[in-house]
Amino acid sequence: MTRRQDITRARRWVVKIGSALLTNDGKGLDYAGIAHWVEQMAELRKRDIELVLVSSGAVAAGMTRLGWSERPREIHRLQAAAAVGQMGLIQNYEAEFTRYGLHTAQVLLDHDDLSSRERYLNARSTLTTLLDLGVVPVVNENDTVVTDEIRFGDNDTLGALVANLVDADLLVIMTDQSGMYNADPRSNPAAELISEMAAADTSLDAMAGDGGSLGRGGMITKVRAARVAARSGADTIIVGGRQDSVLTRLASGEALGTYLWADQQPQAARKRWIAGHLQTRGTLVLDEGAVSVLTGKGRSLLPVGVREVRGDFTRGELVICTDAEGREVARGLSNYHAFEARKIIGKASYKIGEILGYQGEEELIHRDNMVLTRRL
Ligand SMILES: Nc1ncnc2c1ncn2[C@@H]1O[C@H](COP(=O)(O)OP(=O)(O)O)[C@@H](O)[C@H]1O
Ligand SMILES: N[C@@H](CCC(=O)OP(=O)(O)O)C(=O)O
Repeated sequence: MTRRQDITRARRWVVKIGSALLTNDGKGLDYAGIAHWVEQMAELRKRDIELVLVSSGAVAAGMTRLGWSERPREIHRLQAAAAVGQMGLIQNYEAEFTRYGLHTAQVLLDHDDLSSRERYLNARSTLTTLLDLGVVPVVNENDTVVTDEIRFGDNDTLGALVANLVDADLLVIMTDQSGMYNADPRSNPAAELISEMAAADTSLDAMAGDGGSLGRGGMITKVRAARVAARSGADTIIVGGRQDSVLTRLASGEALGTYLWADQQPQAARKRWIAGHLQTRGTLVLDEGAVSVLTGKGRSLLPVGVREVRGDFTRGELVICTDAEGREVARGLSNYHAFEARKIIGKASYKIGEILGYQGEEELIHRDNMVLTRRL
């Protein structure tokens, strides 16, 4: 079995549609293209594949709405165009998905959202809840507050960070070329399509070039994105979005585009990522029952099993869990600030709403965000 066949088992995809493709190489939004991609995504939903869409195109759509024929050079005008265009972009996706009875949700993120622990958990719970509800989130960079993406034309990194965030199995980067070639096919007609490689393979860098002119991320951002996606175990496919039924054909196992595989399983990779955070901010002292269900059954940590909270931490920060003798049992990302945790420990989870005035997660640390450091 080749590794590519893993794709047919991928249940959670992040699909990134790049500017070059979406705007027909800078000539306004490609509405027919959007209709066709949405039709395919609706088909994937029917096959029970969960989808997060990361779509560029806000600047292009805004330029059309504002009647600008030339892409402005000033960043603030690009930001303004993105703010105007995001409305049109999202309106279009919503109208198309509605034809198939699917709801969409607009999610605007920036990199800081994903590097701050608290925002990370918030973004993660919003997105995973949307997925549980069967909604297709449509993500773009929040161009009003950050300018990296419109400066460098790179929503690829955002796609990869979203793949990390939702523990996606697969990141599909749709672009204007059929995939990644061993040289830029625009300037090298003899360039050959790469079928598959490990995302970590460093020989990819030279083939991807340096990204070229301002406003075009090019292939190097896609290769880097594949490596970021691989950190949480997601494989990446770089593929030409203009090929007929490209997404559904990929889902059926057809070998299209360039497949860049991750070399670790999603769950293991995520846990390694958590374990790799050196700074711990506090300690939760567990009772015997909690120690035994965590270590023996791999359960989440509920407030009821915690006897004491030490230190000062915020939601999303890494805390150590110990037994009553102070021996470390596990570590993980806390769903609550320390001052909140102090109020809810020893209490049943259904009381959290009454105690804190809002109903947060029922776990103090979810098992997905926890690494066991001692097993029974
Ligand atoms: N090795 C390569 N294989 C394919 N395309 C390449 C390669 N190196 C550079 N490119 C360029 O990357 C472009 C796609 O990147 P970009 O314009 O940033 O797309 P998007 O907007 O979809 O992210 C292609 O049109 C191509 O000219
Ligand atoms: N966020 C911006 C631009 C991002 C962008 O162009 O990225 P990419 O699709 O990787 O070339 C937009 O929606 O127009």
